Amino acid sequence: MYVCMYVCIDQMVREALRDDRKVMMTKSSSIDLVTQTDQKVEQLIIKSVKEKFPTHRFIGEESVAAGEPCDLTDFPTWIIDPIDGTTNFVHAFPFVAVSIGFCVNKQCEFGVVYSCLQDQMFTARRGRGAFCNGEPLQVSTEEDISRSIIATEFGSNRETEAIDRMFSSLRKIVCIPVQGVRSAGSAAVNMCLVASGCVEAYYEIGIHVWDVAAGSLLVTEAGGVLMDVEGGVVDLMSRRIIAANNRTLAERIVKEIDSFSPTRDDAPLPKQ
Ligand SMILES: Nc1ncnc2c1ncn2[C@@H]1O[C@H](CO)[C@@H](O)[C@H]1OP(=O)(O)O
Ligand SMILES: [Mg+2]
Ligand SMILES: [Mg+2]
Repeated sequence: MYVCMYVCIDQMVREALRDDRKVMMTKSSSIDLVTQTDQKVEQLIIKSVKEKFPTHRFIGEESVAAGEPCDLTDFPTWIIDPIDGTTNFVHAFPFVAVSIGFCVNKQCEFGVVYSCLQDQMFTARRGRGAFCNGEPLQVSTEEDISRSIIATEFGSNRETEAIDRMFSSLRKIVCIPVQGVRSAGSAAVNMCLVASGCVEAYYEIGIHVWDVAAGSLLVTEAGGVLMDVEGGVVDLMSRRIIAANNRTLAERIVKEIDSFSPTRDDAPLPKQ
């Protein structure tokens, strides 16, 4: 099933990159894009998994956008971002990933991020390590943020207050100074870069659970840590995350972040 799904998705994304990168609609803002490929890939994944595991539950980015609930319960749940980096996809900017996390009792058991254009399959199983195309991954051993590269994104929220806080945090981090700041345009790819050891840490406020479910396990299984932007335990529904190579860097980033709290992914829908 998995090999077949992988071949179909790979083909679907590559063909669409060549022939059909049209924006179909927008979601939370005018720059939160959806294409037909986002929907087709998500439907394919859900259909394939349902055939084998009919009782399992799903949190899929495009299903939630269509009104499905976003509840993470103790039931086995697949958390899917069919295209992480849709803006990249539309522009053929080469970081486009499919992200699938699988949780039981609210704990991630395995995570897969497929970076389509690099043909890199990142996989992690709880307690069994993280891999890229079968090669084991290890986070960076750097302890000094001034010798680090930090990844972050601006997401799709352009409200003034959020932007001011994001820039204020970024300014402080740049001026530590760090050696570099990077944005792959895909939360999942940023987390794979942390797991691979080429970026020391990634932080963002505004991500969704489907952006980071699989990546979170990749980072921890590669030896890294997850932390809330205020320093507590990360909550995947809170839309805030620091994923770092070690606690020293994560705690250093906490000091520089002007935090805020977007509406949680599992917040009740407003009454009509
Ligand atoms: N205009 C935009 N620019 C960058 N990321 C965006 C974006 N709109 C939505 N996002 C989403 O925000 C995430 C975190 O930065 C990205 O991985 C991306 O996931 P998406 O492509 O699945 O929507
Ligand atoms: Mg995403
Ligand atoms: Mg997506």
